[in-house]
Amino acid sequence: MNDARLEHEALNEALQAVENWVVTEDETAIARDFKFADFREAFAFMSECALAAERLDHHPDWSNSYNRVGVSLSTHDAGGVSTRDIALAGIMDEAARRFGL
Ligand SMILES: C[C@H](O)[C@H](O)[C@H]1CNC2=NC(N)=NC(=O)C2=N1
Repeated sequence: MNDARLEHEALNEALQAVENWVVTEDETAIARDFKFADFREAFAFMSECALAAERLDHHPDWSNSYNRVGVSLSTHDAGGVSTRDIALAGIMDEAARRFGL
């Protein structure tokens, strides 16, 4: 998989595949806030995504408060967003859909 930073145009094109994610002002990360029914579901989602992240060797910056999970994805080595972030975002979206989001 290509680790290069996606620049403005390529980034916007790639984001069409993960339309619930927003780009930060400086275009160095993509973010999404997930809201689940309760803490149990939020944490189950995080457990599932943590295993997927390990498999990809690509890890989210995230936080959890009760039923909310805030996620920021970026490729540190590339100094921005790469296709690895888009791929992980897609996997997280798919996991969230299984929780009815
Ligand atoms: C050595 C290892 O592959 C790197 O440190 C990986 C690990 N996980 C990572 N995760 C994320 N989100 N960005 C990275 O640049 C990154 N680098």
